[in-house]
Amino acid sequence: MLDVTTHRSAAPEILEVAGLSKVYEASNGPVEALRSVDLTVRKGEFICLLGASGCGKSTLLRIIAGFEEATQGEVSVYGCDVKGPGPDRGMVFQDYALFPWLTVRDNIGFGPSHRRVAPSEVAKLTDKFMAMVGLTAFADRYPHQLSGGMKQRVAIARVLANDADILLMDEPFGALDALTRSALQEELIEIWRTTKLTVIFVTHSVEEAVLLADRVVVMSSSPGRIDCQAEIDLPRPRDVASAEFNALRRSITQKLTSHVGGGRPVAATADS
Ligand SMILES: Nc1ncnc2c1ncn2[C@@H]1O[C@H](COP(=O)(O)OP(=O)(O)OP(=O)(O)O)[C@@H](O)[C@H]1O
Repeated sequence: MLDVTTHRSAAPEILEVAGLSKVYEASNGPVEALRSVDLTVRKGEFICLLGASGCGKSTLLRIIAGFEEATQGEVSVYGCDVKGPGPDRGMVFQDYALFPWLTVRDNIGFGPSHRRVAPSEVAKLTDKFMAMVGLTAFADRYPHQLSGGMKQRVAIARVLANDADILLMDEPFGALDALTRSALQEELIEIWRTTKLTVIFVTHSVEEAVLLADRVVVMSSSPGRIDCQAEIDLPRPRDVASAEFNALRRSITQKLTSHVGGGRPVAATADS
């Protein structure tokens, strides 16, 4: 089940990470956040990056997003080297990163307006994605008037309205309560099925990874590397109580705990 190197899907590979290393120059010396990371992602795949705190998940995601430069190696999307942020990649952060002075409608429409899309088209796109995330009734509210789950729905709709092909999500549900998180996980899968987006989703939670992913990429720390990958071929919607789900959860948890600090417990969780 683990250490899978072949993919069942025949979808084209649209994102390639090759020989990626990242060293941060910190005040107390260099920090090797990533070493020799190789990863290929197919169109429409849902990938979860899973690993203990500090293993470089966010660094890898930020380099893919173009927010951070690699020390060595390359990221390419549709064969073009990533040299900075681009409209083909949209990022959703744990802390939402909405514009507090804009309403729900204007936050979602910000990207297309900025790209000088015609106002009537911006309105159409905004309406479509507000409806997709269930926020039509809240169009004129400001971020401070929304719950955490609603803010994260706005953040997702904002990326969708930008017409990104690749949705990069950095622990997007980490700050939410269990019920809201579960609702948003279901909504995200529905959005992913509808839009056929490619998703790279960072999480600490083995359960969340097995629930969402087509493929779980397990990272190890110090330096951050890809330790192994697991194809998750469970049918959707997935039943977290099923024997198959739990077998996968156990084997991935064992993998996580076996290599970090010689078996010491890690800050990645087997449940959400
Ligand atoms: N700007 C920075 N300067 C120096 N070191 C950094 C910087 N950003 C990250 N690091 C270090 O790089 C390593 C990887 O960090 P990163 O945030 O990518 O890990 P992570 O797996 O996403 O962690 P978490 O799950 O806790 O968010 C850590 O040791 C971290 O302290």
